[in-house]
Amino acid sequence: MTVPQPAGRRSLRPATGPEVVTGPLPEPDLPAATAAARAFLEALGMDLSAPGLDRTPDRMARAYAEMFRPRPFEMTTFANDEGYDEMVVARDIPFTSVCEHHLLPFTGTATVAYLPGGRILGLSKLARVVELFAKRPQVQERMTQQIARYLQEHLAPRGVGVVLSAEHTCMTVRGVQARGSSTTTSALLGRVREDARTRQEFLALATG
Ligand SMILES: Nc1nc2c(ncn2[C@@H]2O[C@H](COP(=O)(O)OP(=O)(O)OP(=O)(O)O)[C@@H](O)[C@H]2O)c(=O)[nH]1
Ligand SMILES: [Zn+2]
Repeated sequence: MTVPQPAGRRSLRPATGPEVVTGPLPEPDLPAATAAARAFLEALGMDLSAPGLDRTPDRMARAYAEMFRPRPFEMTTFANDEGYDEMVVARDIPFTSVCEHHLLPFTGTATVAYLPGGRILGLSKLARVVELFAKRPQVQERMTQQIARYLQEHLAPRGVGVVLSAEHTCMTVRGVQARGSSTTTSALLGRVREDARTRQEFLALATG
């Protein structure tokens, strides 16, 4: 079977090397974030001179900064010289994101698959792309679609499938307190969406 080349004949490996991908947020201003965390905790009635709490505003600022900063990476692709045309599936990639409504973490796993076209992706990059979209204020549905669309755009595969399953602490440790509940979302593109057999194969792999 002939494997089609990426659409638009756009080179996926420019002469300057693979693209270095970073997150969307600027460098954090940690002193300002620390002062704001101090004011926030004091407004909630906390005595920050108590043992163990004196450095908490600083830790809190750094902890949130870390949750909003994916590690930079290179989106390395290789020519699909052997014409590999079956699905590539990375299962159970762990991630932690932060819900944009409460800024509380949601944690879970991602299963990411693609049907190669003219290029294949360095395997670790599937997990890197998950982290890229996890480390920002999110809703799970958007994160799922962003991962799928990013791969479609940067790899031009024949199809992409993404399934995320996560526990949202904003609905387990507070609010409705539905402990043990989890949420599953999916995004399917190209042949993984349109071809019934491929779709079934992916969903069986992702949820089985
Ligand atoms: N669709 C979607 N909703 C989310 C996600 N993360 C959190 N939420 C929901 O966002 C909603 C925000 O609802 P609000 O009524 O504005 O906030 P709230 O008063 O704190 O709501 P409760 O959590 O019900 O106490 C809640 O229902 C959350 O469960 C997500 O990834 N996707
Ligand atoms: Zn929330």
